[in-house]
Amino acid sequence: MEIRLSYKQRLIVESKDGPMLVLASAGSGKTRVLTERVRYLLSSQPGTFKVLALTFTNKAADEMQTRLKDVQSIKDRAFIGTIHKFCLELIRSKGTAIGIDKMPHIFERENDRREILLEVFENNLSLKKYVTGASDKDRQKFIFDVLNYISQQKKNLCGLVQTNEATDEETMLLFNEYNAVLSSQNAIDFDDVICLAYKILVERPAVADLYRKMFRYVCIDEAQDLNFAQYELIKALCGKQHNNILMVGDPNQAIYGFNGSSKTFMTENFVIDFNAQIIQLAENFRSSISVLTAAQKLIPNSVDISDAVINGEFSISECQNEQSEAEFIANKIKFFLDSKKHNDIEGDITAERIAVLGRNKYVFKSLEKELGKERIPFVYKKTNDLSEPVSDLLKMYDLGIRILVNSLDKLHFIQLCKLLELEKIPLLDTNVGIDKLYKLSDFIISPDIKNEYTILFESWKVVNSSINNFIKGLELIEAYVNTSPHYSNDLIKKGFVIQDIEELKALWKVYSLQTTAENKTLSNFRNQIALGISLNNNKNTGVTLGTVHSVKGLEFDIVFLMGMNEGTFPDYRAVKEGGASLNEEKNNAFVALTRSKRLLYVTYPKQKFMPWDKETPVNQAPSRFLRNLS
Ligand SMILES: Nc1ncnc2c1ncn2[C@@H]1O[C@H](COP(=O)(O)OP(=O)(O)OP(=O)(O)O)[C@@H](O)[C@H]1O
Repeated sequence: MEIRLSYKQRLIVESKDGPMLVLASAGSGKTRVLTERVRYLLSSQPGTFKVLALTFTNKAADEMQTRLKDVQSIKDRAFIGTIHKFCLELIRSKGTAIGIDKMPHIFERENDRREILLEVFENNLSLKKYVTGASDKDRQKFIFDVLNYISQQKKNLCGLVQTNEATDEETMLLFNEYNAVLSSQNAIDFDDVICLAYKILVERPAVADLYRKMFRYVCIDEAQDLNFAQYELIKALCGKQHNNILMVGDPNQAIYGFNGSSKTFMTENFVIDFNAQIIQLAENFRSSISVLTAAQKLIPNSVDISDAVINGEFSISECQNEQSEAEFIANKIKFFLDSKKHNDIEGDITAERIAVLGRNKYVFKSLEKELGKERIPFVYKKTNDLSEPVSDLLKMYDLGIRILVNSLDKLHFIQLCKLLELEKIPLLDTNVGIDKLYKLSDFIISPDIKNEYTILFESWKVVNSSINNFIKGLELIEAYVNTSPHYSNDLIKKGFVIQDIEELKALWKVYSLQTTAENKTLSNFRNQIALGISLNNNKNTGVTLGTVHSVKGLEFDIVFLMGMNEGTFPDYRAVKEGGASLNEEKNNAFVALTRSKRLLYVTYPKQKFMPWDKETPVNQAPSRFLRNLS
């Protein structure tokens, strides 16, 4: 359907050069405005300049790319992607400027970071005392806290910008050693991606200058979720000369405080540092009067109801316990799917037009069973697009790929040896990935594992000979699994392997479409997987079940928000902390409510059974936010 931009939207889309902040409420067309701005810039102005459009998620970037695919040479003239993806690209093409001769590999998994840190404690006498003697639980908690600390330091660009914070010697040692272990394996973690790109831009003004000239316009979506490092990166990119920056965001949808994000980078720093003009976008194009009234009650002055015309529905229902809450929702969904019609909804109601949201994934437990009983299809919306194989065979394959592209990767080499059930980690006299993988085969004892390894090695070999053989390599494994009696006797196991292969093929397809032939490398592909590639395969598969964070930016005709109890929503940690954390919970609830286009149903159980006692129900207080809503 062709949508005409409103007067105000058009004003932004067609605005002249200069810095601009669009403060826009939920459903006011932020994403649409940003997309149309890119289209307008590229089609109305001559020249070879490019547009940099930064989004917060891969999904948002995909959506934007899809909407702009009719724009001529869009791929050459616009970079549309997440900030991390942009930074990775910058490191890849200009890393040599700061001495990065070999593209580092991202260790994206929490578990990998934990192992790196354990190695630091193990090999460092002055630090070892912190993990020896502690109970397993305390050690886990300690490691978790240290990893969070390291991540936080990187988000504050520790070592790259001056701070007043005094750090004691041992903490500094820990931080440096953790980075040293990563570096010895030619690896970086997720936070380093921003840090390294920032380093290039501030230490090599010529590179920054080149990028400023290349990207004449910078557009940033969901700017309320920027953190310090990301904002500083944008500042470093733009310098003093470049001020064609458009930031679009909604302060009431700031929900990534745990990630160091703060709306003030958008509402205050950007406005002061760049002297940005502020434009408000309030008209709501998404939701019914009932939905907007609820959102307005939760956060006054957050949305504009004046132009809404469709009534819609909003209700709060108290249920006896989680089971009756699940039954209530499943029955209502069944009713909608059977009747297919509602006066306020155009066309037939299908499962894909319905979502059930919760603060965390545990609230859906009873509902899953009820939906199953009613044969209502549903799909979980994932928070991120990180892909991780489920089957051991593809886990081994992925580890081999990591070694192939980065022979210094000791961490994943050890993990591969463990999966191969080797008693000792062999010392191999080669530093070439494919040779390492070849020689490893000699150490495998189990004949079954050796068999599988032979196939995996064949696959690595074909991929190693040419990146264009990637699918061919996977087909070798597929053929083996389809003919091996071992797998035909264990169909569940076979199913996992086939699913993993399908997923890898799909990832490859998306990567191939998004990447030019000269940039296509196995190493780059692996790094893109680490940053998350959106597969868009959750479409048309049923009712969406999702946490609030996973549905940001999405919309559904009918939304259920379940589990609205104190301690669940708002989350118990935020209740304890109060202040900004509690305020962010309110933003979370606001995001949840405003996902609904027409009908909105909020539910909560009066009682719950705790996981450790299924006999005695415990009374639950309704969420404090419901007091605003009723
Ligand atoms: N000018 C317009 N006329 C009609 N519909 C519009 C217009 N602009 C946007 N819309 C529609 O309004 C809905 C919300 O738009 P969009 O998703 O861009 O808003 P948003 O501000 O990014 O929302 P949120 O921040 O809540 O995710 C979409 O269905 C979009 O197609």
